[in-house]
Amino acid sequence: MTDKPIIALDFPGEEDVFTFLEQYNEALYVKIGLELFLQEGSSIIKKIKDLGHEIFLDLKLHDIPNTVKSAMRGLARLGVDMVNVHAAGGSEMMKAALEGLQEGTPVGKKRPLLIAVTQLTSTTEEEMQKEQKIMTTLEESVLNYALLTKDAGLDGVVCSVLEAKAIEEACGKEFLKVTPGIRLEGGEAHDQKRIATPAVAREKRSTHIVVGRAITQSVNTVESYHTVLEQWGGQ
Ligand SMILES: O=c1ccn([C@@H]2O[C@H](COP(=O)(O)O)[C@@H](O)[C@H]2O)c(=O)[nH]1
Repeated sequence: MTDKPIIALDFPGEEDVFTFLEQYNEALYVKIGLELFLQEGSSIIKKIKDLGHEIFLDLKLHDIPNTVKSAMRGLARLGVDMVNVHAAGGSEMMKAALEGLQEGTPVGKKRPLLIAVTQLTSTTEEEMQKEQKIMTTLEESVLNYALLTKDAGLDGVVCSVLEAKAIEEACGKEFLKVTPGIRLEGGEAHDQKRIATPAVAREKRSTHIVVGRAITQSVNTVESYHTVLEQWGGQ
């Protein structure tokens, strides 16, 4: 388990990001997603790193193996702590992603952790069956992707809290279960379908929680962060 919740910096640009970050007097673990990365490019990574924060770069790559491998080779040089792909890209693609990361990591530096998205936390079982034509339970589909991911040699998966315990049983304690879809008690779900509180995430064996709007759109973001941190049991 990682003690810091990962804050999703889903902001339109760096001005909002630094206004948000300057409220904190502590080192954070933050997530940069497509919105911010496409707007600001890779330069924002160094600026956030220079402030002492850890970074999960959430680009969810999904393409043919050769393309993903080359992209990962480049991402490895950015100095981020964690990156990801979609497990639906398949074993060959995931292995290629890992090779690219290993090749691109500068000598003497730690390779970024590599995890794979199973079923997005905004997906319900009904949608999965109707639209993706996967005729199993959602948990079985997530477990299938988790096992493929583990066999491909990756460090863990993105899943919801609801599947974390089953993944721990199938893939072991060391295998990362990074869980978005986190809400404080009574908080609005927005577009998320498989949600849980930080306390339940801890109980159900998530190793990391990802929290966006419950912190970034709250009235007092620092207070909300500390409420999440306390419920999650971190320091
Ligand atoms: O399955 C997934 C994969 C990634 N995410 C990302 O996590 C955050 C969650 O934001 P909230 O505001 O806390 O809902 C967001 O950046 C997503 O892109 C996810 O939610 N589910």
